[in-house]
Amino acid sequence: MLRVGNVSKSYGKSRVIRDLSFDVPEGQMVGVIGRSGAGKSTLLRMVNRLTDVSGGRIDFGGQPVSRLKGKALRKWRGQTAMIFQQFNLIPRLDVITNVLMGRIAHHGTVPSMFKLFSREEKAQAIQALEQLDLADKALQRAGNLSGGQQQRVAIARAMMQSPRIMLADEPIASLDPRSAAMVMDALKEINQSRGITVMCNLHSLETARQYCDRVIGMLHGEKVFDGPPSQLDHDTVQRIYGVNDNEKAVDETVTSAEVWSRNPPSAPAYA
Ligand SMILES: Nc1ncnc2c1ncn2[C@@H]1O[C@H](COP(=O)(O)OP(=O)(O)OP(=O)(O)O)[C@@H](O)[C@H]1O
Repeated sequence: MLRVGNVSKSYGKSRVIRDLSFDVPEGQMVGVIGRSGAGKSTLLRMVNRLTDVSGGRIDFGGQPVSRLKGKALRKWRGQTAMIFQQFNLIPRLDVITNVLMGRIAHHGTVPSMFKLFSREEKAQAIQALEQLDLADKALQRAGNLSGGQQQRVAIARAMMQSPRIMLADEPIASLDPRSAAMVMDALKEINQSRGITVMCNLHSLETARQYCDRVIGMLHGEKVFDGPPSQLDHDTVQRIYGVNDNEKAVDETVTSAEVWSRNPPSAPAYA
């Protein structure tokens, strides 16, 4: 269970997350939605400790995540797999070596070359690529793959971490619809077959409805919705995206960018 308890976050004098609380049971797939600047990335970054909370606490399985230090913190980071919009592969290396990089946190030292990974790890990497329908690309240079293929390589690398939670920050924002569907299918498959908790920041409400068991809606750093996608009615959606009645209705396929371009958020959200 992931427990976010009364968490706040400030950058300087600007408070970007305020009094945020929710629990995520193990194995749930949660979509986090909200307009640009709502605090979605900050939330994921606090969970994997790329950034620290300013107040409140985050726990996972009884472990005080937001207070971990040193070795325990490194171990936690190894157990949280992060998927980014821009894939973050090493383009000049081949696909299988990129996937094996997911094991680095499990080695005491950096096994800089392919040879230093064990036979079992290599077999596991091939298996992950097979699951993502990429086994035939194993020896290709990662940088030569399409965006959707690169994101699936990033997911295979994440699987190699044997993570306890997957945190995906707008994983499909730069992909065409077909590639986006393949990436979301892969995340859902991992969530269901391995029971790994997935938290996914999504740009498109339509995708959140389609793939997530639960949706958390954020507005100006506060949780304004938390429930199953079926409860996301018109008024709730308008509220999450901060749209006034006299503005045009929300486009569910490109929601955060669409709303942002029409009506950019005032920054900072809170002083
Ligand atoms: N390192 C930082 N320093 C200062 N302010 C920051 C920093 N990171 C984020 N912010 C601010 O915090 C607020 C929340 O940003 P965050 O990236 O979490 O929003 P988001 O909902 O993920 O937006 P997007 O959908 O555009 O990625 C924004 O006002 C942003 O400008």
